[in-house]
Amino acid sequence: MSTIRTEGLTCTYGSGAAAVHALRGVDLQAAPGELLVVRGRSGSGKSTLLHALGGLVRPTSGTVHLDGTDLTALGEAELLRVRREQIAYVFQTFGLLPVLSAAENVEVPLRLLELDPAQREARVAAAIDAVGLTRHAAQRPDELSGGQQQRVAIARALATRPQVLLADEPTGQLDSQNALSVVGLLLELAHEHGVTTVVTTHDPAVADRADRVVELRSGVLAAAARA
Ligand SMILES: Nc1ncnc2c1ncn2[C@@H]1O[C@H](COP(=O)(O)OP(=O)(O)OP(=O)(O)O)[C@@H](O)[C@H]1O
Repeated sequence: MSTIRTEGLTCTYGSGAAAVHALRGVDLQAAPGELLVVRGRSGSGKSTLLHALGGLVRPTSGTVHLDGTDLTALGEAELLRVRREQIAYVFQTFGLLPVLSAAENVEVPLRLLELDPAQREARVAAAIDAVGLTRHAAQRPDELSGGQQQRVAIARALATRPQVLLADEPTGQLDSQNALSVVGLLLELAHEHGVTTVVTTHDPAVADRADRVVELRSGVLAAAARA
């Protein structure tokens, strides 16, 4: 159960006249078991924020704390360990390996953790079950619908038992019914497993399902878009 918190998070790409100020002094906190939605137009800085939260982008200034650890102060090796063990991602494009079955895809990140084969198998089965795909475990991504593929990606993220789940436009490629179903699943999993979940979207219907919504405008965090 972890809290993720940013203070004065600033990310600038490039320098001089070509500088792009993607994030400008963002103060944000997400609590254990909470699904926080970050809304914003294209280019408002949502992906940059998610990448900074996950330690994929080093901010220009400001801090990102995962509980007591400042990710921005860690060396590369230590940051990689935190990312592997505590943070998981879900992407708009699912990111599944086409030649592997759903279950094999879920197993991939577990190979980087120190687990024996029986533990890995149990975790894969539990994660596939949690997203309601047990009957489809042996199918490859191209044999599954878009909504099912995103469920596999969510199972893959969950199987590592992360403290924090970061989902970048996870419903961007889905029709509205599948989008609501996937965000409903993320909400249920956040509440049930106490995972701190941050989701970016520009879809108001997805944002409506969240525990809390904040909005980015040109890299600045605006007041909550709704209560
Ligand atoms: N690697 C990069 N180098 C230079 N500029 C970048 C880079 N990544 C993002 N930007 C710029 O930073 C700003 C914020 O981009 P970001 O991708 O974070 O926004 P976004 O809200 O996620 O957009 P979208 O919804 O289109 O994905 C944009 O102006 C973008 O062009």
